[in-house]
Amino acid sequence: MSRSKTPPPLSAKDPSSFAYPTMKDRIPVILSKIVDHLTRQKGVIVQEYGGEAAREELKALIGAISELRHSVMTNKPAKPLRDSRRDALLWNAELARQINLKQEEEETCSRDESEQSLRWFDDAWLWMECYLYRRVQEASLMCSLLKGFDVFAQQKQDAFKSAYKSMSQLTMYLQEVISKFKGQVPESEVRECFKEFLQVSLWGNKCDLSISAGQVMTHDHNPMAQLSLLKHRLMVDDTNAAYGILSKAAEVKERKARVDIVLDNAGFELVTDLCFAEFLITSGLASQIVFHAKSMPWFVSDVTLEDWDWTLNNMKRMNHIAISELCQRWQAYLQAKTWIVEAHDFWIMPNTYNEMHNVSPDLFNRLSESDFIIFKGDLNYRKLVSDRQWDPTTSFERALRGFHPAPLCSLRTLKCDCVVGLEPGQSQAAENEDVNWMIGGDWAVISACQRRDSSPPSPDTL
Ligand SMILES: O=P(O)(O)OC[C@@]1(O)O[C@H](CO)[C@@H](O)[C@@H]1O
Ligand SMILES: [Mn+2]
Repeated sequence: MSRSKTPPPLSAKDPSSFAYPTMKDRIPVILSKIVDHLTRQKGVIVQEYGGEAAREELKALIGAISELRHSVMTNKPAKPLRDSRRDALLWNAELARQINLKQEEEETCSRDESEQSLRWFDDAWLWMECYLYRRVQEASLMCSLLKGFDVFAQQKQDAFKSAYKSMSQLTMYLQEVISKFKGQVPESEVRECFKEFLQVSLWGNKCDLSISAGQVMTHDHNPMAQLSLLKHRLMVDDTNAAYGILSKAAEVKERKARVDIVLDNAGFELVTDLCFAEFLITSGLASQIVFHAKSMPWFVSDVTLEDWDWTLNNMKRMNHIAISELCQRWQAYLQAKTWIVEAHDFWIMPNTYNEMHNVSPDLFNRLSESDFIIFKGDLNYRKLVSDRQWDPTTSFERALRGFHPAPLCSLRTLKCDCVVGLEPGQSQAAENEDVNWMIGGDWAVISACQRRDSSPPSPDTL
């Protein structure tokens, strides 16, 4: 069977794509919120970061974010990064590579400067959006007192605090499960609990601040009770395949399986991921979990190593028995290396995952040691399937374009207009029920692929 040709990437040049309102409206709002936050917090920041000298830097930081916002809104060309962070050279080489590819595609040898660059509304949405968040970081990296300031920290912390009720219910339930698993548990019950915690982690992905442009979601529901109501919105459900991969690895490796979780958002989603990881250890489905966080603030709410520490420290201080007991348990896991948290720079590059083998072979090899990789969220899904406008009935494996470091699955609520692995007619049925089914975060997929290839993808997968 001939392989379907790889379609073009999503781009804001297509006004019918969610890329367009993202570039036109959502990103300017996200940047305005940063300026508003920095302006409102000026007194606190100046005091905390060194007085009058910080005031000048803060002014420059606000100016840089405002200039970036103007650049997006007036579709200016992408510029090389000016900061000296370790990834800047790789980013600028990647920018040059993309410009060359664009010129080859356009087969123009135009000497016109405007043709020798990438623009917000002309080029690949994924590339430009990653570049946007890296430019936000550049603004703080150009400072000295405010160097590396996390302009999204407040939003992530507010989101965490608003999720107390859901966290309380989820952790109390987890404590009950941990007690139950002290004794013998029938396999059917292991499978049922796996499904429950996997789906709580999946739906925890609805809480992402970049889609809501910073609006914090309310949490007044019991996460477990919600699962049955959400079942209808689960369009691809490879839970059984995922369970099969894991239970087989646990058996073959005599309960010494390693699971990698590529994290997405801080706040409640991180807590659901920690609870899911606890269940994997408690049930014996995994003996080690490697968590992959971001090495800089990313897409508003993605988890940085600082967010990880802040979350555990705040959970430990909560006056809540289940939460504080679990926190102590998790800190012991981190001490014993039962849990490891890492942050490779590849996760903050614009590359799609079929390029990982070439761009960051060390990370590809690290992931190849895993028995099962769980990718959380929409941005990871977009990078897994190269943010292409696939026919929705294209198989998930085809869309991976040769990315098979280990068996993997994606737990994703749909927040952008690319999806694969659907049955014929399924996208139309969803469209009839909810016109925003691809972008609202109310529909989801659990997509698994059990292939493992250590070789780089062959050209025909590209
Ligand atoms: O990875 P998450 O946090 O689930 O979602 C992030 C994201 O999907 O939200 C926006 C929706 O278009 C995009 O800018 C970005 O890809
Ligand atoms: Mn995210």
